[in-house]
Amino acid sequence: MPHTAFWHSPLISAPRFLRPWLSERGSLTQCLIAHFPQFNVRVLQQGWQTPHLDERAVLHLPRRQMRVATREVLLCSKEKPLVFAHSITMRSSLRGGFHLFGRSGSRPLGALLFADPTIRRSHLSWCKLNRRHPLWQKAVAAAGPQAATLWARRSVFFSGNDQLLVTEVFLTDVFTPSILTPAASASK
Ligand SMILES: C=C(O[C@@H]1C=C(C(=O)O)C=C[C@H]1O)C(=O)O
Repeated sequence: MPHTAFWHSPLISAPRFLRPWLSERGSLTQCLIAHFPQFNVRVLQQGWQTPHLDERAVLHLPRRQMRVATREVLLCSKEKPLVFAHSITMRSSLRGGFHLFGRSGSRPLGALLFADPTIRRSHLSWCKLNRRHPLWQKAVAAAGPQAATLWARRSVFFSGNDQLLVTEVFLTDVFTPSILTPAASASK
């Protein structure tokens, strides 16, 4: 039975030290750069995948839409993975508002998204992923063993009628109480 997740967890249920990171509406990339040395993006996959069960409704994917453009990366400090990010969009968006999605390379997607004032962002949703969720499994496969549950957030970026769903999984042993909260930043 494919696993879905409950993306309506209240922020208050997340660990206190993680809440500012989960709720930051500015660029997560910029927050990571401000708090960790030698930030870099390790591209894991840029291609086509079948959307997860709990993604189909968010992008209103038609039942026949079996593949979406997908980008999966690790946001790292030096060699240390910080965040596993998974972004998907429909094929039609690649010819429209997210035509640069497939050409971001090792540049953080946020550099493109937050540079365009016409791109808007939805509210943030949060979820405590457990080991059955495909994103937990991908994060562990890419970044090594993690806690049995990982906190993730997701939101939709809008460019005209095109939508890009961005999900970020925070890797546990990096975000500890000793890490300062993200600097205040302009909201989208
Ligand atoms: C949306 C942003 O871009 C970040 C970079 C990503 C990438 O390079 O694929 C994906 C998600 C984000 O963590 C951001 O910086 O907030």
